[in-house]
Amino acid sequence: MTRRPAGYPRQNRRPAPRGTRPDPARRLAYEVLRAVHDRDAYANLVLPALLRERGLEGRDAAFATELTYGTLRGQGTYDVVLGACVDRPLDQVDPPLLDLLRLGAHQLLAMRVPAHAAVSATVDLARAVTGEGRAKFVNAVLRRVAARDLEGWLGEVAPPYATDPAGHLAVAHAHPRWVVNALRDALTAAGGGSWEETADLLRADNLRPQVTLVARPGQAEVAELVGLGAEPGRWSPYAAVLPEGDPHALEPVRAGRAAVQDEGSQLVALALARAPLVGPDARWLDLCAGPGGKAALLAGLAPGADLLAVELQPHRARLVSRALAHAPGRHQVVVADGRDPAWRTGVFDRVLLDAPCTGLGALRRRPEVRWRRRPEDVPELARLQRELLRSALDAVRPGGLVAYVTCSPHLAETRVVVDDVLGERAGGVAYVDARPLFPAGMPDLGPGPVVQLWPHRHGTDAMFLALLRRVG
Ligand SMILES: C[S@@+](CC[C@H](N)C(=O)[O-])C[C@H]1O[C@@H](n2cnc3c(N)ncnc32)[C@H](O)[C@@H]1O
Repeated sequence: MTRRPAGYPRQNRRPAPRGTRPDPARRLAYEVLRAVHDRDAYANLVLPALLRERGLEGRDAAFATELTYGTLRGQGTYDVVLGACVDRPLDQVDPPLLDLLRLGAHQLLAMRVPAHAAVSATVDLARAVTGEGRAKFVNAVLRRVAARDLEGWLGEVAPPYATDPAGHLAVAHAHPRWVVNALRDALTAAGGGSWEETADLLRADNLRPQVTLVARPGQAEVAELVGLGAEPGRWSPYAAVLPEGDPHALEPVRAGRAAVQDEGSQLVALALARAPLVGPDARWLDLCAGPGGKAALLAGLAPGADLLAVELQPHRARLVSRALAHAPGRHQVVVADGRDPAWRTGVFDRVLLDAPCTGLGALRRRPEVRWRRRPEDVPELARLQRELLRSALDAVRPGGLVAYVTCSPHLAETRVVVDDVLGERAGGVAYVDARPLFPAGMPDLGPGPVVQLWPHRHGTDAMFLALLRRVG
């Protein structure tokens, strides 16, 4: 049995005696943070693998998960607080030491861990992973952090909301300032954009997302997932929400008949599949298919059509093949650059371009992305997105449909890309209003013709969809 971490609910809350071995949950969270910061790993991949490897289950696993994700989400806030408690610039603090301080700050400022337990357990961990001298430094800094609660610290270190709302929200809700501004611009284009709504979005980004499953059409039913403890999804007829537990413990998920897939991701694929089309409807293309979530859904929605799934990265193409393994209909996976067609032009009836993007719409599930991305990534991605969109429009037949999708709401990756490429085609491509293709009663879809979904409005990732018809 694993030892329960200090400060964990319903446990012995006495501070760990000096020299005690660090508890396994905190040590695991620390190792995930190191992997994220040292080798650009994704927490949502490393954490479950380490939990399995160490045999951490139940409350210990929940504690390690909250510690890891909470620390990654709150990093921007904690760094500003730590900056006020450390006698040198934070970029001069050794990265492992900084991760220990962030873990301690999260326990002190955002978890119900008593201060003495948060400090002593983090100092134990520091002693084990960095040595006695540095453990003393961690102890001294965390005692300074413990002097105020989060609200007290925000009053001290965040710019005043009245004079610098973006700066205030950036510190209070732990998003880089450039991301706060980009999200606000995108909300404005979607018919909102007050600072209050921006704050709602930032708050929603920091909530633990529900695990949403897709019952892959032709392979599983929502009712089957409901029978296994899930609840029907809010919007997609194929979605089910798992309130607790490991989705991979469910047989339909292990068998690939169901999968983890955000409802927003399901809805954009459904919109493309449902859009009215005149003429043949037999050839579908997914131009950026890896790891295959939308390809598997499309295959199930179009059992009568041939689906060609294209992916640049061989290892991701293998994931697409796995996702499509038991899907109905005819499908083929090819490793290719979507900008360099290995197919005839003008022959596809429906094309999905789910373009590589910053991922700023999926911060609930990948909290570290906000710190990893830089504003200078955006123009480079936007160039690739334009090239792929030109290729998608070349691939579709006259009258056929292209769905341009991103899991980022950043305007430079969404509307600007589409408007620019449409401008080049001088009337050869037209927008289709995508709003009627979303579930009846789904609110706040914006002024159209594109649809931007939002975590705080719809409970989905911030997926963007522009539906286009080739007219010439
Ligand atoms: C947003 S993801 C697609 C997600 C996928 N549609 C799903 O639902 O599972 C974008 C994918 O595009 C791939 N990609 C990037 N550049 C590409 C290119 N030039 N041609 C084809 N695929 C590319 C990436 O490797 C990545 O797997």
